[in-house]
Amino acid sequence: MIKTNNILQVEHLKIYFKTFEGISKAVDDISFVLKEKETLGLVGESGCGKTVTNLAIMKLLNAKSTILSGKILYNGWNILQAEEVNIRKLRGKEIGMIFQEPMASFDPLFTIGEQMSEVCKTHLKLSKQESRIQGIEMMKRVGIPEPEKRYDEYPHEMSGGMLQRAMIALNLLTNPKILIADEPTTALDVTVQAQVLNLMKSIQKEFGNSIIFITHDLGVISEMADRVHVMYAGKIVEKGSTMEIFENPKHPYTIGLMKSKIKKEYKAKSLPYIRGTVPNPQQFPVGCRFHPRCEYAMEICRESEPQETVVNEGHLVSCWLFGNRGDELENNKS
Ligand SMILES: Nc1ncnc2c1ncn2[C@@H]1O[C@H](COP(=O)(O)OP(=O)(O)OP(=O)(O)O)[C@@H](O)[C@H]1O
Repeated sequence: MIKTNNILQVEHLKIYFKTFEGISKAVDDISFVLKEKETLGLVGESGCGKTVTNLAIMKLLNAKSTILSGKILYNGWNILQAEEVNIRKLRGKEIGMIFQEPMASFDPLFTIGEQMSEVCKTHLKLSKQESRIQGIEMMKRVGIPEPEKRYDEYPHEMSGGMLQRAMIALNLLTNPKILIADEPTTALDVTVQAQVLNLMKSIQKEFGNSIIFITHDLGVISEMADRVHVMYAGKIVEKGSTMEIFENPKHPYTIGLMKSKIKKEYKAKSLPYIRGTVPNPQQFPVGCRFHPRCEYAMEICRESEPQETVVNEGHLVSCWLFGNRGDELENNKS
């Protein structure tokens, strides 16, 4: 097996928000690594903490209303402790971010070219003319037709798909080691979605960056990710290679997500959704946070939090069933 290095290490990360209703434990002690040149998929229902995890990596959370603890190590350097001046060098240059809404990611008052030029000036110290050459070249590489003309257009003059390509081009100008893609295709129509996903795959091959890919869409995850982490209520409940997670899911929540995906593909009338909803982060249930929705919940699940258990190499699950009632679950999976 080829040994790969970790490019990012998240250790015991907690993200708590101070709200009028009390402390909201959006992310509550998660640890994971991002390896060189891999795509790591973060998947889970809305509100489980995927986006705020990545905002913490970029140090984009409001310091006044957020309580952060743990470590986010990049090149051995803890991002959470870093000075703003160093973080500015990291954002955009070392770590890029592609959001769901490309229109919201660009400033509507400046042309695409002006925004690319700003990145080139800040991070690469290029002149306006050099930036133009680089920008147009990058737009060409991500498949934007007539890049010379597009370079001088405003964001509203481009379609959603083209704008997302432009956002990818803008991010690639500095060749960041890490790209964070937060639901990058959710706002696009299905054909354009597939084109953008293919583009991201080919870019990763060419540029060799690591990608954290956030989505609630398991179909997209199975296409894009090398490894998958399943999040539920501020915790990572299952980790594994994409193949392991899809072929051998263990956590009842992961299995529920899988069942919903399959039924959706077969256009069933009703989705076998997981009963109930994600709990409020101000009042997580005691014990396993999934227990009120879990058909296998036992006494212990209501009392204490399960720890990570190794299923096999690289596959970990946080569920009391393992080493206990796992076989019963196995039989009911199909
Ligand atoms: N600034 C904030 N103040 C208080 N609570 C917040 C804040 N930002 C996010 N949250 C809460 O943190 C939790 C996690 O949110 P997050 O956006 O990370 O979820 P997500 O898994 O990315 O879902 P989605 O797919 O809907 O974006 C949610 O309960 C959300 O309401």
